[in-house]
Amino acid sequence: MLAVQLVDIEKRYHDRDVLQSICLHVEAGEYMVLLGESGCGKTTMLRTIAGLESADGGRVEFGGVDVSRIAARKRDVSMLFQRDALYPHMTLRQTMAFPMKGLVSDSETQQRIERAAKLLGLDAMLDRHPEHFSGGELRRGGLAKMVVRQASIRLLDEPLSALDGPVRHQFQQDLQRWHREIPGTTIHVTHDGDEAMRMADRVAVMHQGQIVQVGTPEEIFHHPCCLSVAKSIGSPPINVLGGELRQGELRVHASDDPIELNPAVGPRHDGHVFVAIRPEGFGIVASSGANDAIASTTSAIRFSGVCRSSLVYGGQCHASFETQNEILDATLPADCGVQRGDPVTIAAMLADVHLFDGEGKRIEVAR
Ligand SMILES: Nc1ncnc2c1ncn2[C@@H]1O[C@H](COP(=O)(O)OP(=O)(O)OP(=O)(O)O)[C@@H](O)[C@H]1O
Repeated sequence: MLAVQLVDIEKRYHDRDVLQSICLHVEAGEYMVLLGESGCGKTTMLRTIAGLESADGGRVEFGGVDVSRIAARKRDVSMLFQRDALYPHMTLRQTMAFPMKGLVSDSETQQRIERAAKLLGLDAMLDRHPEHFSGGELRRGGLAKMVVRQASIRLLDEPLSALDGPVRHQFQQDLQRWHREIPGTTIHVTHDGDEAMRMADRVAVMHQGQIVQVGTPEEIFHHPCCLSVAKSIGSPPINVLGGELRQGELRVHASDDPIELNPAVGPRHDGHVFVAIRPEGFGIVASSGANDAIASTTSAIRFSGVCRSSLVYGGQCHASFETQNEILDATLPADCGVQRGDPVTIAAMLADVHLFDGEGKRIEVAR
C-alpha cells in the first residue's frame, strides 16, 4: 500500500484557477473522501493524481516518490470514472480481462476475475453481456473491472451517483467490503455529505478549488472550520441564522432573548455573525419550563414559534418550526409529542451552537 501526497498542486484551465495550492496527505490504506460542491475541482484533482492531467505547479507523490512526470499507465493507480461503462460487445469476463493483457499471466487474470466477481456478487454475470445487467450490476461491473487491476491506489469519481434506494445502499456496502478485503489507498469523490460521513476514514472538504478542512467525519461534523463546511455535512442541513455580536452579547435573529458569551469572545468579533445550529442541537422547552434542563440555564438560545410539520421515523421526531419568518428544522426525541400547529419553544445549548464571522470563518467560543 502507498500513501498519496499532494504538494502545492495548481491547475488552471484557460487562465481560471481550478486547483489552488492543494496540499493533502492520504495515509497508506486510508479511505479518504473528497467532498465538495459541483465544479469545485474534485474530478480534476483525481485526474491529476491518476496522471490523466498534468498540474501547472506542485507535485504528486506515491509512497514518498515524486510521480508527477510518470505516465498514467505506469502509475500504480486505477480509477472508476463517473460514467464508467462496460464494453457492450464483450462479456463481463472479457471486459475485466482486457486491461490485464500482458500485465499478468492468463491464469492469474482468471483467478483475479473470479475473486472480484465473488466479492461483488457478480459470479453469475461473468459470461453475460451488459445489456442484461441492471443499473446496480452495471456499476458493480465497473468496480469489478477496477478491482482486478489490484492497484495500490484506487480513485472513485462519484461512485454512488445515479443509484437510488436499496441498490445504492448495496453498492455502498460492496465498496466498504472491497476496501476491507483488498487493502489499498482509496480516494472517493462526492458532493453528498451523508455519503462522505458514512464511508470515510477522513474527509477532505473542497470549496472553489481549495481544500478548506481535513478531518474525521466526527471532527468535520462537530467542529467545522467555516460556514461552507458546516453546510456541506448533515441531514437535514444545519440551520443558519443571522446574528449580532457586541461586547460578548449575542443576539440571534428570530430568538427570544440575547445571551452572554464567555468574555473571551471580545470586541475583535463585534459585528454581524452567522449562527448555525444542527437539527440535533435543539431540545423542547417544556411549557412548565422550570424543571427542564434547557429552560433552566442561561446559556441556551430559545426560539418561540409554531410547529409546521412533525413526523416520527427512524426512532426520532423530525419537526420544523416557524419563528419570526424563519423555518428551523429540529430532530427531537420520538416521544416529544409535538404536533403540527402546536405553539412550542425550542432551544439550543450554546455548546451546540456554531458561530461564524461575516466572512464565514469559525469563531471559537469557550463553552
Ligand atoms: N478540460 C477542461 N477544460 C476546461 N475547463 C475544465 C476542464 N475540465 C474541468 N473544467 C472546469 O474546471 C472546473 C472544475 O471541474 P471538475 O470537473 O474538476 O469539478 P467537480 O468538482 O468534479 O464537479 P462535478 O461534481 O460537477 O463533477 C469546472 O468549472 C469545469 O468546468
